[in-house]
Amino acid sequence: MASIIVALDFADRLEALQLVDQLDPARCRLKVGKEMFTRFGPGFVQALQGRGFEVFLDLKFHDIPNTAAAAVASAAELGVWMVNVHASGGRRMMEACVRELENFGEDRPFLIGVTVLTSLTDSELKEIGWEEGAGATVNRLSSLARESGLDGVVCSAAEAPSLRDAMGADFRLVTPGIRPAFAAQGDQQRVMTPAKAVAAGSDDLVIGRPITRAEDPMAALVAIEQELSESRGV
Ligand SMILES: O=C(O)c1cc(=O)[nH]c(=O)n1[C@@H]1O[C@H](COP(=O)(O)O)[C@@H](O)[C@H]1O
Repeated sequence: MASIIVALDFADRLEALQLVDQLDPARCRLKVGKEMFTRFGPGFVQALQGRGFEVFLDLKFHDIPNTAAAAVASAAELGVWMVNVHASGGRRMMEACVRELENFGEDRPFLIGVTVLTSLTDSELKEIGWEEGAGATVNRLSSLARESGLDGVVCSAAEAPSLRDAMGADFRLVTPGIRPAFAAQGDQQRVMTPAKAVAAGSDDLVIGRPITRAEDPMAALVAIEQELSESRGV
């Protein structure tokens, strides 16, 4: 069964922890991104780990190889479950990160590459000089990430079927931009429902506001789990 990663994007630490305390660490993982890490630092990650949650540290590192590798090592020292870098940082940057993580043996976090952000449309990609459009760019960056030794990529679920075919079963596909029927699309562009995302080949569903802003977050999580079980015919 695909795992659910709840994206914590809160300006207030207490509000985030009140939400977290309604969730069950046996049923989801948590993602800490730039906003919360910048405000509250490693201590916040440790507070989540102390509550039994595995943490995806989503800082999307993108820098020269030496700096990116040192940042990834710092994440590994923090004991996170998963960390990510922009695949567009290039082969040498990704290889340097993979080498650095080898020092952590079996305990190393999963290293995932960000391909094309799910908020970007093809016309916006053209503006930044990525003329091929989302699908082809995601395929190209995913191949580069796999060749560089990464464990998988972040992509939209729309791109998952062709990636699953091209990259094989072992390559992890982490998909944000998930919108259950009951939730608003917000600023996301390339969205899909949880069941369709799993059918498309997604391993990990990153879901933020549809759970964190729900009146009853645990009920929203259960509704999503139910949708997933029903779609598997369980
Ligand atoms: O790396 C990510 O997690 C990520 C990549 C991407 O392409 N799109 C994307 O939305 N995300 C993250 O996934 C989460 C989605 O949150 P919601 O839109 O609230 O479900 C946010 O924390 C984003 O930072």
